[in-house]
Amino acid sequence: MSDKIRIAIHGAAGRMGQRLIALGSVDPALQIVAALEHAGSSVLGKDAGEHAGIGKLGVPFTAELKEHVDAVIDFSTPEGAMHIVKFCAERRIPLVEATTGLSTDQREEILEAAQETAIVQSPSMSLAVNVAMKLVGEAARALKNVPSGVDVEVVERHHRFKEDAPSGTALKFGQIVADEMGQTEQRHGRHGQTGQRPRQEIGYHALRTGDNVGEHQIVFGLMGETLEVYVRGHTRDSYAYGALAAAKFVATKSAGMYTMADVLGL
Ligand SMILES: NC(=O)C1=CN([C@@H]2O[C@H](COP(=O)(O)OP(=O)(O)OC[C@H]3O[C@@H](n4cnc5c(N)ncnc54)[C@H](OP(=O)(O)O)[C@@H]3O)[C@@H](O)[C@H]2O)C=CC1
Ligand SMILES: O=C(O)C1=N[C@H](C(=O)O)C[C@H](O)C1
Repeated sequence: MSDKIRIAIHGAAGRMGQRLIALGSVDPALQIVAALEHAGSSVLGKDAGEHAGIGKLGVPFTAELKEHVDAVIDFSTPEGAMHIVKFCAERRIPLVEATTGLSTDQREEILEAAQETAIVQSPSMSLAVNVAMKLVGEAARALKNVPSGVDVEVVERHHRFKEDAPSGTALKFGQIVADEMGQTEQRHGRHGQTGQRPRQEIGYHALRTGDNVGEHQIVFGLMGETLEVYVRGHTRDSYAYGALAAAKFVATKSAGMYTMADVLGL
C-alpha cells in the first residue's frame, strides 16, 4: 500500500481543476485517485490527464466518488461546493474548499460541516495573496484612528469568464479592513450624482478583461497621501500549489475550520 496522500479533485475539468490534475499528478507526496464532475458533464468517462494536457493519467472523470480518499479539493460552483461539502461532512472526509460566490447561508453551512470534518476554506489559496491579507490587516490597524479619516476601496481584475463579482478575495480583503476599522457599508461601483463619499463604506470595483488570472489592489486614501497594497497573480498555478499544500495539511487534521494562514504558517 502506497503512503501517498490520496486526493480527489471536484470540478476537475475546469480551469483550476486541470492545473490541479497536472501539478498534483507530479507531486511525489500525492496520488490523484478521482476526478469529479457534475452528472451532466460532457467529459464523464474521459481521461482527466488527457483533458488537462498532460497525457493519459488513468483517472477517468466520474460524477460520484467511490474511491477511498484522504482529502477532496473543490474548485467548482456554489451549487457544486454545497454538494461536496455535504458529501465530505457525512463521510468525515477532509476538504479543501476554494469555490467563491457563496451566499451567507452557504458559508454558514460550511461552518456547520466543519464540526464533522476538517475543512480548509479560503477565497484564495495563493501565498502572495495570503501574505497581502496580513499586510492589509496591519495597515488597517495602523490607520484606523487617523482623525481626518481613511477611505478604503478594493479594485480587483479577473478574466472575462469569471462568474462572480466582486471576487471572493476582494470581499475577504474588505472584511479584514472592516474588522479593524469598523466600516459598515459596501459600495459596488459608482455612477451618476453619487454625492460625497460617506466614511463608513468600503468601495468594490470589479474589472473583467481577457485572461487575467487575478489581481487585487487595496487602496487606503488619506488626506495628502495614499497607501496601496497590490497583489497580482501571473498563473493559476499559484492557487493550485496552495490548494495542494492545503490538501496535505488537512488530510491529517481533526474536524474544524482551518485557513490558508494555518496551512502556510502565517
Ligand atoms: N480559492 C482560490 O484560490 C481560487 C478559487 N477559484 C474559484 O474556483 C471556482 C472555479 O474556478 P474555475 O476553475 O476558474 O472555473 P471553471 O468554470 O473553469 O471550472 C469549474 C468546473 O466545475 C464544474 N462544475 C459545475 N457545476 C458542478 C457541480 N455541481 N459539481 C461538480 N462540478 C461542477 C464545471 O463544469 P461545467 O464547465 O460543465 O459547468 C467546471 O468543469 C470559482 O468559484 C473561482 O472563483 C478560482 C481560482 C482560485
Ligand atoms: O475565478 C478566479 O479566477 C479566481 N477566483 C478567486 C476569487 O474569487 O477570489 C481567487 C482568484 O482571484 C482567482
